[in-house]
Amino acid sequence: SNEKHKQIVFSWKEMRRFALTNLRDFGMGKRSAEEKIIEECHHLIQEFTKHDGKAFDTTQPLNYATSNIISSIVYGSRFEYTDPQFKGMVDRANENIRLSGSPSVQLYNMFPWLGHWIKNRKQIMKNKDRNLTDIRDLVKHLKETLNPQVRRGLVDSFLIREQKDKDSDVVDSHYHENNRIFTILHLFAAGTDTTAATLRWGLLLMAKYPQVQDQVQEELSRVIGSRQVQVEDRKNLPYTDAVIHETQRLANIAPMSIPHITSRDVTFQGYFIKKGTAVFPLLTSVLYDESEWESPYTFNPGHFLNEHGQFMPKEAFMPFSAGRRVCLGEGLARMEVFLFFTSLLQHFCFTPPCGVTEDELDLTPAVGFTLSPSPHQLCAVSRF
Ligand code: HEM
Repeated sequence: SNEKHKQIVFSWKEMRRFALTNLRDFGMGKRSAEEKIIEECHHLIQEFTKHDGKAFDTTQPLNYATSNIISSIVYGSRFEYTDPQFKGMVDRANENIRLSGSPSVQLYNMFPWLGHWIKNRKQIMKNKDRNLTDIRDLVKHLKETLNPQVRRGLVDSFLIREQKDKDSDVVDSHYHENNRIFTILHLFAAGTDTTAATLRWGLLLMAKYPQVQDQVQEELSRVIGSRQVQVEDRKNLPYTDAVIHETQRLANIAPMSIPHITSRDVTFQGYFIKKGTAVFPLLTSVLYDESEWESPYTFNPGHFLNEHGQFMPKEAFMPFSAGRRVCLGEGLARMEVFLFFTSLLQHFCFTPPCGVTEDELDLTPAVGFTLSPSPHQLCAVSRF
């Protein structure tokens, strides 16, 4: 009904505003997010070092590292990579993103009455329910130890606001258990796989194009040396910045962004779109636009460099989409991708496994709601 639709839109607006404020307070406020990511870089480097230059799948450590950033903003602390509850939550969220892109679930999205027979859908619901149980468990612990004077993260803010609205008898407050749990679930899901998949593409591309990797490492050695990279350094690393942008452009991890429904009749560029129509913004059409990019289908960091080797931003670079629903974590994600990527390349040289040539490294994406690299292994050879 119209009334129900209005309520959902209203709730989304309030939750988006709340999430943005808290991302700023507990992470986006540049310094503290930077500190959290730098601390996580050390854990990730330790994890990669354990493989002693032998081939391994980078998926789990990268997922755990990126998940720890959003976790420390939401819950107020990070998890060990060996923590079974944390591993379970991240692995299930990751599996759900993969299953959501499977043909059977796409079919279900078009014909929802098929739901009962779709095995992948059942698995998605099972994973979601397990993750909700884990979230409730973590929130219960935070509730028991809550001190309104010392907010540890977004959950504490939510609980305090919830209590305040209850005490003041606010009617139809948006701050209730359901919105609390789903805000956490969505931030966790949106903030983990996307950033980790981008980093996996980055490392795979470095192994496939060693001459590009050499140039990034040459720039890092010349400008930074062995000290920790900081966000401030980005402007002095034009080649590295171009490589990161080109990775995001080519990786195109959210090719159809997220579908939206028109809230009223609109006429867009001469086309009439009826209220209630599902609209898929095709980010691929911009990221691979032949009139915008010299060689849209190849990995070419030159797309973001001018003739003097300076970084050149491009309007058609929109992996985070645009407009009122633009990715809420864009600032955080950009910081994470930059700091994780540069720290890893300072410490390791990425190569294909023994017996696999660079040409044989496959850039075909795996099917999923987001586009990740197909399963593969890489060697992280220490540079020291
Ligand atoms: C490289 C990493 C990332 C990419 C490429 C990415 C991309 C996107 C895209 C394309 C959308 C859809 C925008 C639309 O509906 O038009 C989106 C939405 C969203 N993203 Fe990200 N994202 C990334 C990382 C993150 C992180 C780290 C967070 C954590 C805070 C996050 C949180 C969200 C949320 C909450 C939404 C939904 C916003 C809304 O519907 O109002 N994302 N993202």
